[in-house]
Amino acid sequence: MSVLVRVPATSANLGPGFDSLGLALDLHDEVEVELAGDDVEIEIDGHGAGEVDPGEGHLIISTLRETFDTLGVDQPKGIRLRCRNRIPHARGLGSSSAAIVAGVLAARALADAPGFDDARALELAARLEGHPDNVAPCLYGGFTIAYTAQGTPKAVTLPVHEDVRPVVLIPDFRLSTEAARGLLPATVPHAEAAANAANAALLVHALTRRPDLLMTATEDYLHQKYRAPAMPRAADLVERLRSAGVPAVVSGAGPTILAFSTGSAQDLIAPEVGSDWHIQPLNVDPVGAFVQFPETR
Ligand SMILES: Nc1ncnc2c1ncn2[C@@H]1O[C@H](COP(=O)(O)OP(=O)(O)OP(=O)(O)O)[C@@H](O)[C@H]1O
Ligand SMILES: N[C@@H](CCO)C(=O)O
Repeated sequence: MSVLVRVPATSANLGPGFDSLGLALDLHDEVEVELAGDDVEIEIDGHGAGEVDPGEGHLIISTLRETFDTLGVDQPKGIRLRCRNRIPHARGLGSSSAAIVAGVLAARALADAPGFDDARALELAARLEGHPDNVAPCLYGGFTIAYTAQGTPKAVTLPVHEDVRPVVLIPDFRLSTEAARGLLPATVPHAEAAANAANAALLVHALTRRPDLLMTATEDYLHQKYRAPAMPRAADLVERLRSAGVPAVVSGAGPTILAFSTGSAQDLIAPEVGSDWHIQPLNVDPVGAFVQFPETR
């Protein structure tokens, strides 16, 4: 019995939307999960090959097991994973959320548990990831606002204006989300929190209706400056792009940069970016994760 799950990369925060706003991007991992044999067997094509845990400690395997437990079904003995990984790891493009969403959705499909709906899948994936802003767009696609109601992670999706064209600038160096979160202060000045709240609200309007407001709307006060010492080249490039008129932010916990190439901004990006950054224009993925059984392929 097997299932194929396709999961998108995501860019979280988008500037002032720390731990809340996120965008699904047209760059995908594909994971085939088969319940067979007596052992865990993992084949990886692409990112993470030769690096990630090859057994029970693999993030998709641990997520599958956690989800089977949550669903109250017996643990399978043997699991075969075939991963086609196109999302780079530890770069701020939501690779860990993609792996977690793939594991949760594959386990739900294999256990035939339709009562475990997307809201519950989001809740479990957000708990496993530790924050909801990548798992929400990964699961639902598009532009999402993740929030917490009575302790439960939830999300809404909004349509993105057609002139919003994301471009990611991926460096050759990495930064783990855990390390980047360790740099955040326990408190921030009230005036900066207020300015951040205004920009996060404005950003929702800018992404859905008024892309011309993206420069102001992407200004963040909660995380980027505190993390800059861990990624000085990314921080410097964000500043240069913004000075050149390109709305640019750190993608997720970095060090990838997300730029919005609205209007003429596309032409302004390349001259600011050195050859050690990979420039990749990406469409917004409006669909999010999806699951196929072999007979429907
Ligand atoms: N497809 C995968 N298979 C197995 N492990 C993975 C996979 N994707 C990510 N991981 C694990 O997650 C780590 C990266 O997670 P991390 O949260 O640091 O960064 P990210 O998710 O790529 O970026 P961000 O959270 O900032 O968007 C990898 O080093 C690896 O251990
Ligand atoms: N909101 C998270 C996103 C990580 O992808 C952070 O910035 O730590």
